[in-house]
Amino acid sequence: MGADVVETRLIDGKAIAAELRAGIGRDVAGLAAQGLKPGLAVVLVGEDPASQVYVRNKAAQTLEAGMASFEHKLPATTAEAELLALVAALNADPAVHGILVQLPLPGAIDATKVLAAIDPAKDVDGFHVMNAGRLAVGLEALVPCTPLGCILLLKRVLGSLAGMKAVVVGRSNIVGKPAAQLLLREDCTVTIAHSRTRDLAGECRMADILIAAVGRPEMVRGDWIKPGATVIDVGINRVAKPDGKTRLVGDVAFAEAQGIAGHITPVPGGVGPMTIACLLQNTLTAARRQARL
Ligand SMILES: NC(=O)C1=CN([C@@H]2O[C@H](COP(=O)(O)OP(=O)(O)OC[C@H]3O[C@@H](n4cnc5c(N)ncnc54)[C@H](OP(=O)(O)O)[C@@H]3O)[C@@H](O)[C@H]2O)C=CC1
Ligand SMILES: Nc1nc(=O)c2c([nH]1)NC[C@@H]1CN(c3ccc(C(=O)N[C@@H](CCC(=O)O)C(=O)O)cc3)C=[N+]21
Repeated sequence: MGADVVETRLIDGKAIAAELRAGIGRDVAGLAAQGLKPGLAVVLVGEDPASQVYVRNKAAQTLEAGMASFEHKLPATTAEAELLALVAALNADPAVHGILVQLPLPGAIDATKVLAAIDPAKDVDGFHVMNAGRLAVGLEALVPCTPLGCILLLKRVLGSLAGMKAVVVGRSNIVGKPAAQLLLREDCTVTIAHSRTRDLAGECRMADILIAAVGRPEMVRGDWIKPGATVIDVGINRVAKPDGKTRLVGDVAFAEAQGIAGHITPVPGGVGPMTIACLLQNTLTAARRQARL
């Protein structure tokens, strides 16, 4: 075996998320004495089966943490004006401290308009321009849950991230871009790669920290990974198995990464559960700020 062969360690997002939720539950219990019960409203438009699973998981974990959960399921035919009216009602509801409108929205609805209508103080997804801008200029903001979860996992494994070379593959507003902002805030040297990047494999090979948020099953191959690197796989891709059933795979060829990556998140059980834990954390933060605690 070559000198580069390492023992790859799994980053147990599921267990770390459960720990986080337990701590959030304790904080929520403490707030009850002050008469505050954080509330999260989740709005689902249409019947995307994957979204239904996430929404169900979110509601169950919200209740388990001692928070109030408000679920609004609207038909795929809902008019934009109707959705905007619901957002306005949630903005005005003092029992609702966090609002999440599940994406993607049906094509007839302008998602940008809907996200802009959410009160930035209740924008627990961190997708509002106000929060994205505040993050970019280094002000206190509600930070998107998935990238926040990635950073928490990285700090668990690596401690300080300062001076490390980080490569983020993907530049979406919900994962790639905010992930890059957070890595910069942790003093990493950050590269954002995307579909027009020249020599993507070569860019990835330079990364001490590699975040894959592409949405292409197992696109990142084992030989794209620098030996010993920490790999965070955000991708959630449902692929067909030979028996006709489906399974989830990430954006990284997990089996090939064994013996090369230093640490890697599995799919499922990696970033996904952290996303929900961070959503609860953001709801708690939003509730405290709204109550001026
Ligand atoms: N675990 C979790 O909690 C979450 C998981 N996800 C998952 O993460 C993945 C990414 O989600 P999201 O950011 O919303 O996806 P988007 O489709 O919005 O963005 C994908 C990004 O990947 C880039 N890309 C696409 N193809 C290639 C390629 N061949 N080479 C290099 N870059 C490429 C695109 O580049 P370009 O901009 O040039 O088109 C784009 O920037 C999905 O699998 C999604 O399901 C998402 C949210 C939460
Ligand atoms: N406004 C909005 N905010 C989001 O945060 C948002 C969204 N829209 N649309 C869809 C994506 C996707 N997403 C996930 C959340 C949890 C898991 C999750 O819990 N995954 C588990 C189980 C996955 C399974 O079994 O299906 C895991 O990876 O272990 C995955 C994906 C949030 N998203």
